[in-house]
Amino acid sequence: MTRGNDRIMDAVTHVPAPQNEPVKSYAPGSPERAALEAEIKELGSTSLELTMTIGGRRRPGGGRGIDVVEPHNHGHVLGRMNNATPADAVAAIEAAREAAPGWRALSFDDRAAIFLRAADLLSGPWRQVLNAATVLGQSKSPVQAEIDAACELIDFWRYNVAYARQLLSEQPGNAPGIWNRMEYRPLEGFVLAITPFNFTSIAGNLPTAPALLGNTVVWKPSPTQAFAAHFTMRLLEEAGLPPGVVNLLTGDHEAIAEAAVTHPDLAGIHFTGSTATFRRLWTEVGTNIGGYRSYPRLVGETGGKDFVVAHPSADPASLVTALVRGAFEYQGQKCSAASRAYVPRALWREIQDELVSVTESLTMGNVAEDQSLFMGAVIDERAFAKHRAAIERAGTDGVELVAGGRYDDTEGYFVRPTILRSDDPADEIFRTEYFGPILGVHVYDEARYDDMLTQMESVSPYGLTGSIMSRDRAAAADAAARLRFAAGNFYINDKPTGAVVGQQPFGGARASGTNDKAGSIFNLLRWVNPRALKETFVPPTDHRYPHMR
Ligand SMILES: NC(=O)c1ccc[n+]([C@@H]2O[C@H](COP(=O)([O-])OP(=O)(O)OC[C@H]3O[C@@H](n4cnc5c(N)ncnc54)[C@H](O)[C@@H]3O)[C@@H](O)[C@H]2O)c1
Ligand SMILES: N[C@@H](CCC=O)C(=O)O
Repeated sequence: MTRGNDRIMDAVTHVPAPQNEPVKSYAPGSPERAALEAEIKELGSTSLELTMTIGGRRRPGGGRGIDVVEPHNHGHVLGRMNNATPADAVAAIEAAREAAPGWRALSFDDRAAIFLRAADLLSGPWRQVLNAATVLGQSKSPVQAEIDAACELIDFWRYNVAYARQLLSEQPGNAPGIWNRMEYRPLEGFVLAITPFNFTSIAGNLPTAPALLGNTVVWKPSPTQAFAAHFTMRLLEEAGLPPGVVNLLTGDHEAIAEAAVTHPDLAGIHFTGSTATFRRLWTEVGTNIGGYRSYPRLVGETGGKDFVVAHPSADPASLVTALVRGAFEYQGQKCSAASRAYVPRALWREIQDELVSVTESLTMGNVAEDQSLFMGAVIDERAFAKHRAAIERAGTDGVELVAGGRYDDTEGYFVRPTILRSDDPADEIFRTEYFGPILGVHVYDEARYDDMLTQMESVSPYGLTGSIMSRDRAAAADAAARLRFAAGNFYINDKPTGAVVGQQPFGGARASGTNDKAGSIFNLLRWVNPRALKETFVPPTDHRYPHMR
């Protein structure tokens, strides 16, 4: 790797201006659909050894074996991995430590070029590899895979470079005879990236955003996203990421909790996942706070109970589409998914039949075999059991089943898109994150619109996404103001999912996270350790001030 004193370029460069990667359609007969089908066939027909990557070397974890299966066809094993042990975690931290001096000595442009190349590789020859891995391993339909594994990850890599350049350009002012500079050092120590199952792009962004700014990283993907994570690591290697900059640990979390979270060199945790896991990590860090070299940065984007509020003026057709797409795309397993809706009585009478009919018509099945399906299976047995329990409440506690309600785990973890209704706006269906295809509906009296808005604002502990559907401008403005702290991403006349990097920086507060807005300058700020330099051109030579003379 290049050392700092070997740099060859002294220039203030411009980075390429990012643009959002266009989403391909996957319509029947399209070349992308044929390419994806071929890649799914290829990746689905081999059972891979999903190794760790530590210091650029691939080897199996030292712990128990775990099968990685297709959620829609759980009898089919895509790959096998072993849990990382505490000794594996220590080896990954050591590899990150060894790689750090060379990586941070590389110029920003050289580091940025690696991620820009990764973005171009993903936009071209690697596109269907990551898409196919995401279809197979996470049960996404082709378009859901495309907006995640291809477009959002490409956008993260390209926009992060532009935002990082903007951050590095942020410089202080100068008094006469003085030159002040701000240097953006990486953190001292390693960053631990712990990533969720549901987005290949989030899994790829969490280790690479800190790396772009000169940090070295230990990355622990979710076991149920291990298949696509494996290919993301290979893609980064092909893009030229030097060994040890990102070190991939396989398996679940025991080794991480035992060896990495309490390590003195832990400089930060870049987490996305459930609120409970992030709180546990925060507690472990707090308990160990005297044991670190620095105060670890804790960045966590977590759960949600995302809402759609329909004002009496809402357009019925747009409302039905926002609810169906918002609640059921990717089986409701987006942190942004609509999982509670508030609909006025007259409008409910108008849309109920259509909403039920569209919901019942949604196609579901083996998304790797049939590219036309709307949805696949939920991620695993644990998720399936949780959704089944929520659905089985229907008919009790005043919860009415409006649509769906069927489930079957014979071949895959299939849960039909389900709508539950309750007249009690404090019911569990309006407070608990199920993270699946279950939408809770509360039908309110138009005369009680204000009360409804006040109650729903804080009935759940979360604050991630939400939307107001209204053709009345004043009502939309009023809801935006009154729900100001209820969502970090707020939508007017749209579903609450589908934030695009560079357009709707994503994240929420309250129990939904630290709201550092993934894929924005705010997130990148957390991975730098600024140093202010002051240079005095002609230093004083007399210690006395004028009043002393
Ligand atoms: N706010 C956001 O931007 C966002 C985005 C995606 C997902 N999410 C949230 O993620 C959740 C779903 O993802 P998930 O099921 O993968 O979450 P999860 O919390 O179960 O797992 C996330 C990661 O943490 C690891 N983990 C679990 N327990 C751990 C422990 N004790 N110590 C260390 N690591 C541990 C897992 O192995 C995985 O890698 C939902 O709550 C969803 O809302 C939030
Ligand atoms: N960009 C995605 C992020 C979802 C997270 O799970 C969305 O806004 O739906």
